Amino acid sequence: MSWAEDGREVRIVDTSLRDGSHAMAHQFTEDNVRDTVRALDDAGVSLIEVTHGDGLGGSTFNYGFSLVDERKLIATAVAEAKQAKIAVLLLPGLGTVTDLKAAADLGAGAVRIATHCTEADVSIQHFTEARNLGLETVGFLMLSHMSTPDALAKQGRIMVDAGCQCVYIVDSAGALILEDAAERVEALVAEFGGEAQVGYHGHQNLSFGVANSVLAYRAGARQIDGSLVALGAGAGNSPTEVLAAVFERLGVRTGVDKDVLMDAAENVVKPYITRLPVMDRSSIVQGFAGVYSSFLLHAERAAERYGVPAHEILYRVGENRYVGGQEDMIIDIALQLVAERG
Ligand SMILES: C[C@H](O)CC(=O)C(=O)O
Ligand SMILES: [Mn+2]
Repeated sequence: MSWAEDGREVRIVDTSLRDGSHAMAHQFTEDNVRDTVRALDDAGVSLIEVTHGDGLGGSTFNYGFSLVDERKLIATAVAEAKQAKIAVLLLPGLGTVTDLKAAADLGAGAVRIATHCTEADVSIQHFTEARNLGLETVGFLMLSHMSTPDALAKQGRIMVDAGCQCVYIVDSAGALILEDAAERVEALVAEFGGEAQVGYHGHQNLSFGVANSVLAYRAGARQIDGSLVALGAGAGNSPTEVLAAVFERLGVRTGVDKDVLMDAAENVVKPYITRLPVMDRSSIVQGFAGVYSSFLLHAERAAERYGVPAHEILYRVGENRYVGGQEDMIIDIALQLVAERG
């Protein structure tokens, strides 16, 4: 039975083991993955994402090396899940079709293909291959705050025509506030009609992850991302356990058990988190200035190495409108700040 046929009005998708990889500096162990998947699966979560934070092939010098090969982590997740499907993330150019085939061979059942919000055309080949492999397909329009609702709808159309079954508005910077999120979702829903679903992925940098998710649902989104204990880049994602509680209070059926999720957050995930996601100065600046959340740790490292404040680096990243893949420019900015200070 597909998730949409089992009475759920909205599907809560958990990305603790993928977006959370950023916050964990990609140091997940097999035990972390096994324990988290077991808890999410028991809670009724039907789609669990497991990959390096930057997707398949992300374990590199530029993005940060994984402690454990992600293929091993994907296999561990697949072996542990009884009812949930395991999803992988793929950024075309970083992850390849070969990586995708390997993930499918390991038992992954879905792929979420992510592009910058104006570059959906680079995902066409990957959606075609994913459908050939029989995978469920999802598209991510990253840094959606950088584009208008109409332009996003056109980019989403490219993904749907390529075989994508659900396109997400991805608030990578945690910069969208209320109607910013709702209007973007509405534009995609109007564009797709019944052809494809719309999803919403929030970050908590300005504390709007959950509120935006509710508005996204009301605007027609049917898949909503969360992470246990908000474990994710920047100030983290919308906490899965809070999403479950809020939707239950609103009388929206999610098919997940909020109490099992709260237990998982408290007793499974929190104990292994090395750096709790928090709305501190740097992550608030990310939301305010529209900076890719996964730049946070890169900026903190550059700040320490070059002796300049991380939030100043991040303000400058926002001014320059850098996007995912431009992590190296963080060092450039740190050096500029050093030079300016004489
Ligand atoms: C690769 C990014 O971390 C994808 C994502 O979760 C986002 O843009 O937000
Ligand atoms: Mn994210």
